[in-house]
Amino acid sequence: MPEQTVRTPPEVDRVAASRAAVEARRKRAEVKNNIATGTVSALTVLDDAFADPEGVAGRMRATDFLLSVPAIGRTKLTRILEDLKISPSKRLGGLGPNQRLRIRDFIADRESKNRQHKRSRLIVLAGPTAVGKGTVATHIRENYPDVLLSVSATTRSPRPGEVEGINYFFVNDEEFDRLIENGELLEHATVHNASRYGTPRGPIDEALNRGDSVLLEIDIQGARQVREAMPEATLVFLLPPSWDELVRRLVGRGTEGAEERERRLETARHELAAQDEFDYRVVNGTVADAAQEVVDLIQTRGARPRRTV
Ligand SMILES: Nc1ncnc2c1ncn2[C@@H]1O[C@H](COP(=O)(O)OP(=O)(O)OP(=O)(O)O)[C@@H](O)[C@H]1O
Ligand SMILES: Nc1nc2c(ncn2[C@@H]2O[C@H](COP(=O)(O)O)[C@@H](O)[C@H]2O)c(=O)[nH]1
Repeated sequence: MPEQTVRTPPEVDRVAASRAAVEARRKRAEVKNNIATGTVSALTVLDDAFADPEGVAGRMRATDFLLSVPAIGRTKLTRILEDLKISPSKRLGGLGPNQRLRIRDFIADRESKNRQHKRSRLIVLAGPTAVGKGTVATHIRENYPDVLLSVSATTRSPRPGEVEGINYFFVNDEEFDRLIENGELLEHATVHNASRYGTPRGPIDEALNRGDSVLLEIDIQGARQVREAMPEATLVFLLPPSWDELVRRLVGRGTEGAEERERRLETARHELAAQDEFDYRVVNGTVADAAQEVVDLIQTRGARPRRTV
């Protein structure tokens, strides 16, 4: 009996292909989610991609892969892809030998740093004046209720709208001296050659003992002291997209006169030179992205953005 040839109508082929594409996308989304939640190591995904370029990981775009790695947002992505000399549209399985080496080294380095800081629930956010530390910290306080924002003591006067106990504890010089003498401050410094600022130790110890995560928004001198006192802390340096944008933000805030602005910008030049002392650098392009990157660096048990309606 002659063999019967079954012809598949083109329409059936198209449906099957489209189902296969949907399934492949679902699997890639699952892998991305697993990387983002730490269920699978990004390094393992890379190795899978290189071993099977046509498999689920191999078909994943380098852009999607990198964006699923915690603390890599769109702003950072552009710089990383440039450094790795990888075009955004490239799939992992299609990377050349040198690109594979570079992306693998990059991911291995990040994962090793993460392991070193695995147990850290204390994160220090520092950076030059007007880069947006306060704005990013406020966004975290309002949107990530799992993260406790430390409230500093300061000898400077409240600005309009600032609230005692929310923005700062406003104290006079004598009270500040007393806090230091009683060992109540984890760190303290005179900032911009003007007022004194310090981090109350008690609430931080209590939060860490409870297993909660704490964010300190302080200057660089303070960050260095915290590193000495608590080496397990994660230090994050917030960067402006450019120097001109930093100046624009400082002027736009309108809270300092010309002389004070000059003084702060002079300090900012020195502070920017200290960025390599930090564990991570985050560019404050948009507030929400920068805040998300910072939160991703905190080893929270379940920090999730507050749901908005
Ligand atoms: N991502 C952003 N894009 C545009 N403007 C921003 C961004 N982040 C903050 N700003 C603005 O920049 C100005 C400075 O921000 P902020 O006061 O938070 O800086 P800061 O780093 O806390 O400064 P300082 O160290 O002097 O207290 C504010 O006017 C704020 O609204
Ligand atoms: N070392 C510390 N620095 C602190 C603390 N709290 C705030 N700061 C830093 O001070 C400047 C100026 O703040 P502003 O509110 O007067 O504009 C800013 O860089 C803050 O990060 C602290 O407890 N310790």
